[in-house]
Amino acid sequence: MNIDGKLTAQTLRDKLAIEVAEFKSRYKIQPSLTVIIVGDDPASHIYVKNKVKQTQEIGMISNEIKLPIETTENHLLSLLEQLNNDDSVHGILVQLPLPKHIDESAIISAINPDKDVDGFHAMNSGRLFNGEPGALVPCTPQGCVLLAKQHLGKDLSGLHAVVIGRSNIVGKPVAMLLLQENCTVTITHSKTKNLPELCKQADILVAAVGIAKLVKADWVKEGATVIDVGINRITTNEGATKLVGDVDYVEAFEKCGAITPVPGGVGPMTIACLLKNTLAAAKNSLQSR
Ligand SMILES: NC(=O)C1=CN([C@@H]2O[C@H](COP(=O)(O)OP(=O)(O)OC[C@H]3O[C@@H](n4cnc5c(N)ncnc54)[C@H](OP(=O)(O)O)[C@@H]3O)[C@@H](O)[C@H]2O)C=CC1
Ligand SMILES: Nc1nc(=O)c2c([nH]1)NC[C@@H]1CN(c3ccc(C(=O)N[C@@H](CCC(=O)O)C(=O)O)cc3)C=[N+]21
Repeated sequence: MNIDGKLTAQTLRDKLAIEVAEFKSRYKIQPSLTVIIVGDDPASHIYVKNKVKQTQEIGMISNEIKLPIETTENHLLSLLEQLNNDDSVHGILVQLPLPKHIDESAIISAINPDKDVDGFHAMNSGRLFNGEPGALVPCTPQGCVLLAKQHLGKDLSGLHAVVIGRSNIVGKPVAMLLLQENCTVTITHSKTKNLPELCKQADILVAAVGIAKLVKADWVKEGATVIDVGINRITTNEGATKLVGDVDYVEAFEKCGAITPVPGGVGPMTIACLLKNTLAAAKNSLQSR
C-alpha cells in the first residue's frame, strides 16, 4: 500500500488553518515565520518558496530573508539577535546546510529556543531526549511518525523500528520519537555491520541516508511499514532529472505492508509540521508577554 504524504499533509494544513484563525481572533496576533537562506542553491530556493506559499495559505505571515553566500557568521548572529528580540517574529528557520565558513552549531545555538521551529537547538533536543514537555520537535521526524501511525494506528508499542541514519536533523530525533512511542529502536549508520539483516527485522523501517535506492526488496520484512526520508536527484537515461528516495520503491512495494513515496511522502509532511511548530511558537510567545 502507498502512504499518501501529500494528502495527509493537506489534511493537517486544513486543521492548522482553523487553529490559526481561532488563535488570531482570540489573541489578535498573526503567527509569523521568518526563513533565512544563505547562498543561492536552486534546490533550497524552490523548497523555501514552497514553505513561504504554504505558510501564507493557512493564514500565517511569512518572511524570507535571502543573504549572499559571502555573509559572515557575525552578520548572521546579529540578525538572529534582532529576530530573537522582535515580538512580531514567532518562528525562525535558518535553511541548512550553511556555507562552510559559518559554524552551523553556533548559529543553531543562537536561535531563541522558543522560536526554534526546526527543533534543532540543544534546549529542544534535550527536552525531547528527556521526555520533557514543551519541546519544539524536528519537523521531518514528526512527519515520519505521523505517516507510520496513519498506516499502523495510534499504538506503535513493541514494534521494532530500525532507523538508517543518525543525523541530528532526522536519524537521532526520529529514533527518540519512536522510542517515546514505545517502539524497540535500532539506530544504524555507515559503520553498521550486517545492515540488510538488521533492516529485515524491522516492523517499521525509516531510511534517512541520502543514497538513491540503497534499500532493496530483500532488506524489507514481509508486511513492514517503510518510511522513506531520502531526497535524491538522479538523472534518467533520457537525461531528465527526477527525485527518488533511499528505498527502491517499485521493488519494496511488493514486499512491504505500506511505503511512503518520493516525492509525495515525508517531504510534504515536513512542511506541514513546520507550520504546526510555527503555531506552537506563536503560542510560546504568549507566555513571555
Ligand atoms: N523529506 C524531508 O523532509 C527531508 C529529507 N532529507 C533527506 O534525507 C536524507 C538524509 O538526510 P540527513 O540526515 O540530513 O543526511 P546526513 O548526510 O546528515 O546523514 C546521513 C546518515 O546516513 C548514514 N549513512 C551514509 N551512508 C550509509 C550507508 N551506506 N549505510 C548506512 N548508513 C549510511 C550516515 O552515517 P554516518 O553518521 O556514519 O556518516 C549518516 O548518519 C537526505 O537524502 C536528505 O536529502 C533530509 C531532511 C528532510
Ligand atoms: N533548517 C532546515 N530545516 C529543514 O527542514 C531542512 C533544511 N534546513 N534543509 C534541507 C532539508 C530538506 N528538507 C525538505 C523538506 C521538504 C521537501 C519536500 O517537500 N519535497 C517534495 C518534493 C519537492 C521537489 O519537487 O523538489 C516531496 O518530497 O514531495 C524536501 C526536502 C527540509 N530540510
